[in-house]
Amino acid sequence: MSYIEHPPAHGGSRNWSSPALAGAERTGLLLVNLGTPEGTGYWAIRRYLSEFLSDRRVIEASPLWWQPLLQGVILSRRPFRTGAAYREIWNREKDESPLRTFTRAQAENLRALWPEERTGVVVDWAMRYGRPSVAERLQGLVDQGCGRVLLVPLYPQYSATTTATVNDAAFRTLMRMRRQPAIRTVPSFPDHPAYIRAMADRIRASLLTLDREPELLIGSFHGLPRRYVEAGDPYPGECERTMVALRRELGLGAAQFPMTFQSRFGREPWLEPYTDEYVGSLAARGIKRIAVVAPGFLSDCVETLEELGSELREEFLGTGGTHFHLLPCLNDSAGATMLLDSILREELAGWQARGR
Ligand SMILES: C=CC1=C(C)c2cc3[nH]c(cc4nc(cc5[nH]c(cc1n2)c(C)c5CCC(=O)O)C(CCC(=O)O)=C4C)c(C)c3C=C
Ligand SMILES: [Fe+2]
Ligand SMILES: [Fe+2]
Repeated sequence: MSYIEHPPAHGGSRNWSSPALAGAERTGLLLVNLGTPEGTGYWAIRRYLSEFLSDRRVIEASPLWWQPLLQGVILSRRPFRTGAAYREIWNREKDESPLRTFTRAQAENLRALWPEERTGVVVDWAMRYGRPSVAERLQGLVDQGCGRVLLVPLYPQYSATTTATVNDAAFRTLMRMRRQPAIRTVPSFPDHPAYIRAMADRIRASLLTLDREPELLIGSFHGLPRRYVEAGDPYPGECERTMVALRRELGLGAAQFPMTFQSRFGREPWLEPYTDEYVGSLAARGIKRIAVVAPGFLSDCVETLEELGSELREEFLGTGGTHFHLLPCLNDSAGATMLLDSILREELAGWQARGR
């Protein structure tokens, strides 16, 4: 293994007490979300999907058969469909995906609350797939003199396919550093009071804007192959904890606020009930007005805006539904900032308890 040397940030290779080293008192905070293609064209989407679907945390299959299938059949077809979905929701003003816009906004809002000059905390953000990469931004924090880095995977519910792979990317970067920062990984927060409060407030406020009250509110989470859960992934239990806490906060029962799983990919069985099948059966049961919320996503993205906001809406209205509302994720709301602020306070308190 080669240990990469990084010159001090302000030059002078023999200056052992360079600003980069003297500033190692700073603490970095790295918010990490899933990923984003650089554009909506075939090759940009193909590069993104190739990186994403080559992650062995995401696709648990032998690369001996998976890579030929991925690079051959899947990546010659899927980018057309995925590209069309991204085109529908693309942030044209900034020429980027909404996930990137919101993740950056979350970092900027938190930075405004934690100015570096007064707090010594440097806030940044990265994407697990695509750019800015975890490696690039983690190195950036070290170069700015962060001797400690707090890593925040932006997933309220733990899954090896999301949380663990963010941690993997950070630790892989550390493997190439001679002088590593101390690192602290933030655990999932499926029923953290600040998360539940922010989500419940967001849901209540969104419901108040609707012309007619929905008969049913559905909590749709990203799905996962059942095989991963059988192998020990705790994800569905964490989704359940979120739903129990949200129902309690909103005063709703499971029949009024059921949980479903979306975004199935491939042929094997995933967590059920599937959002599309469940919603497709509602109008026949006399339920014509629904609202859908996606509590597992801190930011709106292709999976909420296109899959729920377009595809699912069409399906529901096409089967006899009359009113479909997709409620927004926390995005760049004050609730999102308060949630991240709570997490930051708790984690820093734990870290500093040793008495720096
Ligand atoms: C086996 C495939 C997949 C697993 C497992 C998986 C788990 C998983 N994903 C998220 C969150 C997001 N996924 C997003 C997009 C997306 N996910 C998959 C496949 C798996 N996800 C694909 C192929 C895609 C790309 C879109 C498509 O082609 O349909 C996104 C959106 C990213 C964006 O830029 O908008 C998010 C967010 C979670 C939380 C999760 C496991 C719990
Ligand atoms: Fe996904
Ligand atoms: Fe999807």
